Amino acid sequence: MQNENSILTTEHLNLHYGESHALRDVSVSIPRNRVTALIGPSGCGKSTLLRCFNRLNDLVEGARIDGRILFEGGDIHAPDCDVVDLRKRIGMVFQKPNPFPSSIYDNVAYGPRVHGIRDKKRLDETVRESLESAALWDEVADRLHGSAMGLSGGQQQRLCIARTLAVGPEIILMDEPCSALDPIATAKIEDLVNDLKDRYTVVMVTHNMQQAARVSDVVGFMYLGRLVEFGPTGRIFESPQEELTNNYVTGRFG
Ligand SMILES: Nc1ncnc2c1ncn2[C@@H]1O[C@H](COP(=O)(O)OP(=O)(O)OP(=O)(O)O)[C@@H](O)[C@H]1O
Repeated sequence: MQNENSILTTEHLNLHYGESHALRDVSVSIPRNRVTALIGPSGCGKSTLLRCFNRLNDLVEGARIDGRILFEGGDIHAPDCDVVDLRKRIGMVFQKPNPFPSSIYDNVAYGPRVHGIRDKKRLDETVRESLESAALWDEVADRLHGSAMGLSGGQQQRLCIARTLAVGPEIILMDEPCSALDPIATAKIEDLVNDLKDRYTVVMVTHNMQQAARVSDVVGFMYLGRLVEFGPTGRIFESPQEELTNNYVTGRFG
């Protein structure tokens, strides 16, 4: 059930890739303005679940979904759901930073331009605000028209976050956003995620349990396509209710 504090809800969600059953009866409510971390051993379905939230699995041949996903109460698979608008409202940041091979400015301005914004002043403002929100402005303000490919990996990932923010999303999905970054760049992204939750809802897949413990308010533990346990981060790590969760968070498998 969707309650007023949840922004996104799945009901009995199942996903098959051909014969392979990747998500099994997942029912979850993602809380608004919180950071939710999805954890679990490799192949348990974390990225698949994340990709369901903005219908990225539509692009995977052979992927079949049953069950419902409600975003602000509306069914994202309803015939009248505009997928372009859905992906504007639910943005995604990937594991490897993937800036376009163009300028820093054009990377951030890309989304607003696609959505019809042409006014230079408005674009300039959006680019600045998005880079500020992504904690990158101070590092790039003097080279906005330089190539994005000249940035460090951590800067590129913050640029990708700025690019996502530029179209005004409500939810930001992050699929292991720090796995290609060093500890200093990782710490910057974690600080940023903490700041973002004032204005956005964040759902993050992570392999790193310390990271989940540091940045998230809520944790979902997945195993073999099932959501085994979902609850406040402190409870999941300190007193999980399921033995499987306990085994995983105490490092007994995975
Ligand atoms: N495009 C695809 N086609 C077929 N099977 C897929 C596809 N993507 C994922 N799978 C399978 O679905 C299952 C769940 O994969 P998924 O990537 O969601 O897991 P994960 O928990 O995110 O794993 P990891 O932590 O290793 O990234 C795995 O068995 C995987 O092999």
